Amino acid sequence: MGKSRARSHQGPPEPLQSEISTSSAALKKRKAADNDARGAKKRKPTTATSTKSKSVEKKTSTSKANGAKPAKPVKKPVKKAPAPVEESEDEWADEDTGFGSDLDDDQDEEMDGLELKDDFLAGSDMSDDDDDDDSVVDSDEEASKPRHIFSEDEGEDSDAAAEMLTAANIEGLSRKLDMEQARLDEEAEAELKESAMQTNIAEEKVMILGDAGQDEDGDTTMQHAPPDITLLRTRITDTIRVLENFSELHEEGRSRSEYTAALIRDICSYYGYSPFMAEKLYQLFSPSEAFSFFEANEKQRPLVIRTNTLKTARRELAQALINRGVTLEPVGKWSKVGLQVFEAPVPLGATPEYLAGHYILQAASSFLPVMALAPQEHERVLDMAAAPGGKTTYISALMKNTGCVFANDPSRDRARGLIGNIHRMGVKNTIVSNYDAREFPKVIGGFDRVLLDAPCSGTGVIAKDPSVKTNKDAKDFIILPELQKKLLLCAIDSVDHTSKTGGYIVYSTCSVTVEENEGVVEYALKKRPNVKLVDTGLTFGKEGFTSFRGKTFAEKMKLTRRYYPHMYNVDGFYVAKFKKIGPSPKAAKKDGAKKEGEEDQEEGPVEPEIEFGGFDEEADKEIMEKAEKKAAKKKGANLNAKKEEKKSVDEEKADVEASSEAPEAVTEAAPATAKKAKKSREAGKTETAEKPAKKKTVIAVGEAKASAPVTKEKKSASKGKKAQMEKR
Ligand SMILES: C[S@@+](CC[C@H](N)C(=O)[O-])C[C@H]1O[C@@H](n2cnc3c(N)ncnc32)[C@H](O)[C@@H]1O
Repeated sequence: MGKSRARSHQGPPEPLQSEISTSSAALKKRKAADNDARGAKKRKPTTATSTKSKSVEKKTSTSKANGAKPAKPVKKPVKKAPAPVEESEDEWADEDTGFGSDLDDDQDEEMDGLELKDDFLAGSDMSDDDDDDDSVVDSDEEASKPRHIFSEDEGEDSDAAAEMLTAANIEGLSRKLDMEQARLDEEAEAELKESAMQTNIAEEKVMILGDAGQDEDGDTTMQHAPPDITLLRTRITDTIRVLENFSELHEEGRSRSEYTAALIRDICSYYGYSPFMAEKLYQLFSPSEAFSFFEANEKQRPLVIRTNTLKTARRELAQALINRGVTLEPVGKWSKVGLQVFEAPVPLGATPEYLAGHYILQAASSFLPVMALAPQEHERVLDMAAAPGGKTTYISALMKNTGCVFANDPSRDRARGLIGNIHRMGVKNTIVSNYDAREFPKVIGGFDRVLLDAPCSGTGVIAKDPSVKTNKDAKDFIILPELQKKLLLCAIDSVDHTSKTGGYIVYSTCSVTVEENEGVVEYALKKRPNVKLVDTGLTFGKEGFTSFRGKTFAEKMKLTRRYYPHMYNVDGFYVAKFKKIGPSPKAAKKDGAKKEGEEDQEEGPVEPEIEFGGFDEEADKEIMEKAEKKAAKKKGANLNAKKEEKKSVDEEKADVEASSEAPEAVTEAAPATAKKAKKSREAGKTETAEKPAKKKTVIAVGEAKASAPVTKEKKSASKGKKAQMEKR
């Protein structure tokens, strides 16, 4: 486990200080406040080079961006996230962000963190009902009010065994932290001395742009290349200081855009972004917040596991892992199933508990869309882009393996991982399919809830996949939103607006760009007036933009939620929740006539009047009855076979007994009965043996009982797909 990850508590990293100072004293203070930077090695300026794209959903990576050292955020009045409602227990008092404090801040806080562990293990109640969340109500009326999905009742009497385990856990962590602290202190001292020697810039007006010349395009250029990385960093913070107090601090004759251009160039050099990506991400924030964001992307997010409540309870899992030397604690009061891992002497992807499906490695932010979806028992849920299944398996766990989850992903390779997770975690209510989700609802529709965790650029997970810094360009932010818009319309059209318990759609991405988030949601609101945005039920997270760089979005966009690594120490994420309030429009006009100002977007399939394969209770009932009869018949055949076999064995026994009286009879009688037994066994086998699987467009997993009538349209729509599947 990477150092920064291991030591990083699930909480907001320290943001940028408003008085950015370059004096050695201030630098010293800054360094003392940031443990993450202390052990870091000096980094070299980087240039934007293209690297091979990695999957944004891959498991945790320990690689650091271009060998970058985790840089030091400068202090600013700490912005706290809104406190989750209904948090009253003392042991969680330092978690007013909902994610806990930063373990790295100082030793005291480390000890606070340890006390949390103690309280958690001694007093938590992690019964099978952990996932019951009565406070989440998906009614229209309540949708407009914030709901308290983070309240959790974990208070119960301590038990001695848990305390002992906790003590062992604390001791191990303390020792390790002490040793690391000493080493970091030593390194910090050395780095401070070096920086003090190099830092010699005035406290007040700083000459950042200096005698900047012009390049051949007429852009202002730095006169000198940064002499070294410390000064480059200093210049970044100084430029931010000027931009945040421009009237007082800017140099005569220099414009804001000159400073901004210089800053973006420095960001590219220091963090290794392409100019396009640096600018795109910079635009989302104020200069100081952008700095915090870029800094946070240099640091791994905390390692989190999600308890599989289908198989165990969180406390049991925690104890089992502590017994293996793992140091951990609950991820925060907002989740009943997450555990943050600080140290693990064993590979977490290979413990007996992992192999038995008691947990899954899952980023904390990835819990959020499922919590917003709030699937209910016995519902029919579609997970449109499901692989590798972190969210699917969470959905099934919340539904307690009831109802039916359609887990779809067009990537066959990724679907393997999905199926693996489904089996490992004991999920039995899921059917895996392999469609391009733009084929829904023609494949099947009429769902109570749909989750669209859309394919995206991954700008929220740069810490995991630094290739995003350089491998995206302008066309990606046209192509991806186009796909996302189509998928979202299909998600909406796949929901049954008359669902008694649901009628909800959750759209999420692990990207922070507006094009992939508010832009997509706004488009869907325009194209589908039969949906409205509702509260996500997530009581933390920044509100979605209602305007951005001259574009205005629906006021209700405030109900959507943005998550940033620098704010909550989670992957960047976006979550929007819709309620479907009426049927989707009938087939869109096919004449291609476009209204003035209408975007040149192809619409996703609309909800044709029951042309798609919606759920049909009656047809389902019939099919289920047939299946049950078949199963009963199979059982009967087995029973008959067993009866036959037993009869043969009894006869054999009788023969043997008889043979003790007449030994010469054995040789004849035994083969005869054995033959009989074999024959009856074979008969049983033949009857119970599985018939060759029929050609299917779905890969059935588990024991989910769901079916859909195959309509003419469905047949033709999926013909090509079927052929593909058959080949496979
Ligand atoms: C962000 S990942 C999903 C992660 C998944 N929800 C989880 O929690 O494990 C996006 C997924 O979208 C899938 N995808 C890409 N294009 C798609 C399409 N046209 N229809 C459906 N899924 C698509 C990708 O294969 C990828 O697995």
